[in-house]
Amino acid sequence: MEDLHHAETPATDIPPRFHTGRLPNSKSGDGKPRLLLMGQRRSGKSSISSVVFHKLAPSETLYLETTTHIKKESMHSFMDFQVWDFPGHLDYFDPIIDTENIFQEIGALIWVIDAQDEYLDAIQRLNTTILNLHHTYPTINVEVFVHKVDGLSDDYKSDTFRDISQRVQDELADHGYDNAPVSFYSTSIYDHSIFEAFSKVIQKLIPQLPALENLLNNLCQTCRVEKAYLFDIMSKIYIATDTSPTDIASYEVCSDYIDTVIDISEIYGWDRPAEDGSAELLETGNDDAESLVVFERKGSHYLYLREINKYLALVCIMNDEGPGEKKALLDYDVRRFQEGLKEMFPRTDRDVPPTEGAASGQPSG
Ligand SMILES: Nc1nc2c(ncn2[C@@H]2O[C@H](COP(=O)(O)OP(=O)(O)OP(=O)(O)O)[C@@H](O)[C@H]2O)c(=O)[nH]1
Repeated sequence: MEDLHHAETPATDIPPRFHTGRLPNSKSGDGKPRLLLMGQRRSGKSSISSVVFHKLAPSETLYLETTTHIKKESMHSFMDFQVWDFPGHLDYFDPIIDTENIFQEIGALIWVIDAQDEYLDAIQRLNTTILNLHHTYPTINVEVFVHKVDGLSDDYKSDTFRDISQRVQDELADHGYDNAPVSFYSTSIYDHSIFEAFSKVIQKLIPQLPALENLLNNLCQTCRVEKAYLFDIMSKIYIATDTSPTDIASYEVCSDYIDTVIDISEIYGWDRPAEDGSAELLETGNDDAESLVVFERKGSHYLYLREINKYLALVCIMNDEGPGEKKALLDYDVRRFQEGLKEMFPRTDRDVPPTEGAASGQPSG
């Protein structure tokens, strides 16, 4: 991840070679989907972006200043995308604002609602935005984060969540927009829910997701893996998992494990050189980082982690005896998985067909 905390515009001139697919509403074709963080003042937009993409400790967000202008950041990871943080007071449909420029490359509109505050105004603004946009940009994913739920009791939390989602859908239906493509997530920066919500938002931008899930399902079946997550290492967003039911507890365990790996790799890690020895950014795939951890009782659950490439790591949860015995089979299947993934996400110059990719700045997937 690039740490461009105060960047006005994405300051990288690295072409978006790693993008996974072209956006349906992309006009300029720079191929970097945008995640727009919108919502009322003090709803928590900058905190979310700082915690998820800059590793800011949640308690430090208390000292964040109000955003006064659109803050654009470029993320360079397994796929390139941008995060635009909007000031809460901005009227997006003011004639002086170039709405086309804002919305044309959009991957997802994330609307943050403070669940601890009075939220009727926020809902009204959200609905006005959706209604204004849906004719011109019908493919926009609207993702509503019912945020700061950490301060609410369990009952109140689910009541608030239900009330907000119901009101949004009802008001849109009253304006003749039935079944609007709006998804809702209960989030807080003080637990893993914000990472889980972001995972789901990002997954919708990956056209190869069904194929990825298939690969993970196969892996789970052949190696009797209970749950497998493919993580973006730096952000701890999981870009895919197998299709068995997901529970937040297993995600938390895997995600904490990624933290440990990051800590260790900060001490012992190294930059992968390109095959021609030039730019460090071209990764060549690496299968050196691996780890197997047994936890709780012996023979109960254990975790298996393998670095898939510079950005991605596979973490599996397994539940049977003899992790050591099965390791050879798992290693073999994970290597196959790694090869499958390389074909799906061509990354090096050698992998990208000559007519696509870096030179044109077009997405390669
Ligand atoms: N309890 C709780 N507080 C949060 C959470 N997320 C953000 N906050 C707090 O909410 C306050 C406002 O957060 P900001 O991130 O500055 O809000 P913003 O939406 O960017 O505000 P503007 O820049 O004015 O548009 C800060 O004091 C944060 O610590 C959360 O999940 N739970």
